[in-house]
Amino acid sequence: MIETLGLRKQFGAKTAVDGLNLVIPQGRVTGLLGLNGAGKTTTIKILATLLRQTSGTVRIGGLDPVKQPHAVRRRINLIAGGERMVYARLTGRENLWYFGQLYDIPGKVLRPRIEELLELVGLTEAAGTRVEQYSRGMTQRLSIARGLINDPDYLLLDEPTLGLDAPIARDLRKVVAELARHGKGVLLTSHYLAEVEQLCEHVYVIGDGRHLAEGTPAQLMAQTGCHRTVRVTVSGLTPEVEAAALAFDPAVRIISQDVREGGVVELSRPGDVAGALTMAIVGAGGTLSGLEIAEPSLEDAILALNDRRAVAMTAGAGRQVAR
Ligand SMILES: Nc1ncnc2c1ncn2[C@@H]1O[C@H](COP(=O)(O)OP(=O)(O)OP(=O)(O)O)[C@@H](O)[C@H]1O
Repeated sequence: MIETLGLRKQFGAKTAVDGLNLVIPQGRVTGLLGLNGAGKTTTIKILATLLRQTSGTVRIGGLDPVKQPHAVRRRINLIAGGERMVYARLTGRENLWYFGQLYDIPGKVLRPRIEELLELVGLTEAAGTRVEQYSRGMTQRLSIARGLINDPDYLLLDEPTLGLDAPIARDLRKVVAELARHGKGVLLTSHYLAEVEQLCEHVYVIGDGRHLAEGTPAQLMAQTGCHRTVRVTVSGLTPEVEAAALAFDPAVRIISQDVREGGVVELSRPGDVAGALTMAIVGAGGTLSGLEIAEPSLEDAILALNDRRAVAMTAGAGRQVAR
């Protein structure tokens, strides 16, 4: 696993990262979220050995990036969505060969690995085409393959789907989920919070370089009072069905009840209650004619966490003045 303890990074008077304790295990996608300037990229750069921390410790599979940077670089890789990290004049396959050479991977290991990676990111057919002729999505997929060329245990993804069209981003997310299933440890930062919610089992939220909260996306939304609203339309909402819905959760609201059009049963709760609520309704003899789920926004949760921090700081400052 990757582990940081009391990680701090100072740029002159500016503290970009301020005492972060992170754990990024293999086999899952861990999210790192925060508003602009929160310290995400700085943290990732430290883990990637591109920056040295001011204080605190980092261990990557037990290795110290400051003392053993070469060994660490063999076990990690970084993909930053905003940067072009492949060569336009080379073909996809040539790019992967070039980056493989940088890692001193022997040809007989590298050749089949390149073909596997091209297959994984769906570029086998375009492997012999120069990257300048690739679409943005293809280039990004090639960047993912490049990030895997050294078969890293950990992949650091900084905004990997930045600027990509929705279907391409969706394909990339599938690749990322697949990588975690195959045992890679992935650290992901993204402004697309639906992506984080979909991929990350554990999320750290930071603000001004400091830890604000952590947990599953659902736990974070619950902590900040964000709810998911489930609206089930039931044709012929009988008193039995209504009673079953209310017995399922007293917070259930019966919005409308019309014998012909049916009734709407609504429940706002943190977490996913849609399946259990519909089962309770069907179990009582109700027939579903519609299901709508209004997702809470992880963005709201992050903003709320930042607001709380701002309020706490103001209160702290107030106390200091009062003393
Ligand atoms: N090389 C540097 N010199 C001075 N300050 C820096 C440097 N790099 C980052 N910072 C500052 O450190 C803070 C954290 O920056 P960082 O890029 O890590 O944030 P971020 O969370 O990745 O933001 P974004 O979402 O905008 O990419 C910011 O205030 C930034 O201005």
